[in-house]
Amino acid sequence: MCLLLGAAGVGKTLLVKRLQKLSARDCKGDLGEPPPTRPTVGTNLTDIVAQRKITIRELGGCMGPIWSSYCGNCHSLLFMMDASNPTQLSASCVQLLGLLSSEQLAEASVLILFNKIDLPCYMTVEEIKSLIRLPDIIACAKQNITTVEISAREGTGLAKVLQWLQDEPSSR
Ligand SMILES: Nc1nc2c(ncn2[C@@H]2O[C@H](COP(=O)(O)OP(=O)(O)OP(=O)(O)O)[C@@H](O)[C@H]2O)c(=O)[nH]1
Ligand SMILES: [Mg+2]
Repeated sequence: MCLLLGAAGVGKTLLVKRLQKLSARDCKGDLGEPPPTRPTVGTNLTDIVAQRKITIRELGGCMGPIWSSYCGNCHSLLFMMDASNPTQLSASCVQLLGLLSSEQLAEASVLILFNKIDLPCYMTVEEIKSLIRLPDIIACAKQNITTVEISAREGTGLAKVLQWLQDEPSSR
């Protein structure tokens, strides 16, 4: 089981829908128009079947205060940030630090997704890294942390996310 967390509206539900489409046999790489999404109130379980089945549990951003109660049997974590929203970044960083220091996620592999890079105002990963001091966070964390820039809307970087999930045995 892989946990997908991040603040409200960062694009978690769209990502899951896009990954599901991308991994479908008849996709041929054309994702088409982005499907509509609604804010997730509660939790959203999705199976992605590619080379093997991967179950992703998205928790709505509005569930932030109780995310930790779902960390129990999760061994991989997708944490999403909105690269086009600098005002949300510090709050997201605090949430990320909380998760990384949780005992339950000490063994987890972590992929940090910087989403919405299709928007003209997006911050590059280098800008975000220096703003939230990501190299320090990664150096101090117990987990193995990888980062990727994506656009769930346009499909940019999604093949890398799928590959990470495939290569990550604990997301089973
Ligand atoms: N431009 C752009 N918009 C995006 C992208 N990803 C998601 N969105 C839009 O952002 C809005 C929120 O997306 P959701 O996937 O519902 O966000 P969420 O993280 O699931 O939100 P909660 O369920 O409330 O926690 C929707 O209008 C999406 O179409 C992206 O990469 N680029
Ligand atoms: Mg959602």
